[in-house]
Amino acid sequence: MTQDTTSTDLKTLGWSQFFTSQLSIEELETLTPMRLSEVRRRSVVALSAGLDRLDISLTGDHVATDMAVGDFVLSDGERIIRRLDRRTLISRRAAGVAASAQLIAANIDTLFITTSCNTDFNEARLERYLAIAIEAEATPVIVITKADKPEDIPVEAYVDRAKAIYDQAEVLAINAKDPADIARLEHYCGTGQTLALVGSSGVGKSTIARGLTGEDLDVGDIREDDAKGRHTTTARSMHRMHAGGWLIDTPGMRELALHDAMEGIGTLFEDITDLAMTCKFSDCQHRTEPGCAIRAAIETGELDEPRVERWRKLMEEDSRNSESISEARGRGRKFSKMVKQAKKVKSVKRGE
Ligand SMILES: Nc1nc2c(ncn2[C@@H]2O[C@H](COP(=O)(O)OP(=O)(O)OP(=O)(O)O)[C@@H](O)[C@H]2O)c(=O)[nH]1
Ligand SMILES: [Zn+2]
Repeated sequence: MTQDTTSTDLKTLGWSQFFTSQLSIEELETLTPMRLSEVRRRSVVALSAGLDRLDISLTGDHVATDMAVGDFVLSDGERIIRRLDRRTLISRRAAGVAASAQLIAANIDTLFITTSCNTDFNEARLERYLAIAIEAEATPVIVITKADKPEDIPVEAYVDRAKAIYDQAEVLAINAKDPADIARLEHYCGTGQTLALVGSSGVGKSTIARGLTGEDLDVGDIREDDAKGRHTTTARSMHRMHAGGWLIDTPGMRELALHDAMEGIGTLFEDITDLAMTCKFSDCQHRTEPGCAIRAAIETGELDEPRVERWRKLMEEDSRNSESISEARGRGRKFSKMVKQAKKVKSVKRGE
């Protein structure tokens, strides 16, 4: 295979100069770049430039918790030698007390933030997803479905509301069931591009995915029967789109919670963040403090008060969800100390 065809085929996989630049000459000559299309508990499925699928067991240095669908790895044909740095990463907080990030998808170029021309449309929800996309360094595109049957206000009014949230994001109103409208999304779905969809249940993510790939995607865990009995395997997660790119649809991708997105929130609400730095007190809560630049801007009409409230809520949500493991433990200790003290007070009162 000549170098030329290799790079062309790798481009199909989503490879770019960003990844080439991470390789040493020796790695370039001896190892094969592959992209992970499935991550299971103890193994992964990797796609080669020729789109052959290879099942690789995870051993030794590599564990599934460090691998995400969409990752690029270098393989010797049997094992993973190393994972390459990611261009973008979407993760979520794993459930449970021990706060840890669970990797959802890597190297996504575009995130379709999906809502509909009805009561699902909600500024706060869109801002949350925008902050996630900006934080992950993926390009956010707001896709408003059900433009064929808008409720309450005209389609254009929904589009204007979406544009007012973040002027950097493209906004597209579509009928997800109409192939001509699906074609309008294909600008983000061409060869080399990787896409993911987020949005609440029922907004049309499956419909869009079907339009772009021709497949009915199963995002949840699927149960399978085999000789050893029933077990759960994860559905295939990376799907080729008609336009040549890849759609990543992993469990956990569609409804993401916000965490560790301070930079994303900062970019989305840049005007508010900048202004907050000029408040008289550095720990200003922007409520009743004297010299509060945010309150002053609300008074003059420069800032929209509901938007400031949403910013405050997102910041609170982010810091709540971003609490580190040590903080969570510290909180546990603090709480048990409080309980002990309360018990002491009680027993003193009872004269014990
Ligand atoms: N008229 C119209 N119906 C749509 C449109 N998009 C989706 N629908 C319908 O809305 C319903 C829900 O669409 P889905 O694609 O299943 O929504 P989803 O976001 O995948 O939902 P979950 O799988 O629950 O997350 C289906 O009956 C679709 O046919 C649209 O643009 N116009
Ligand atoms: Zn203030």
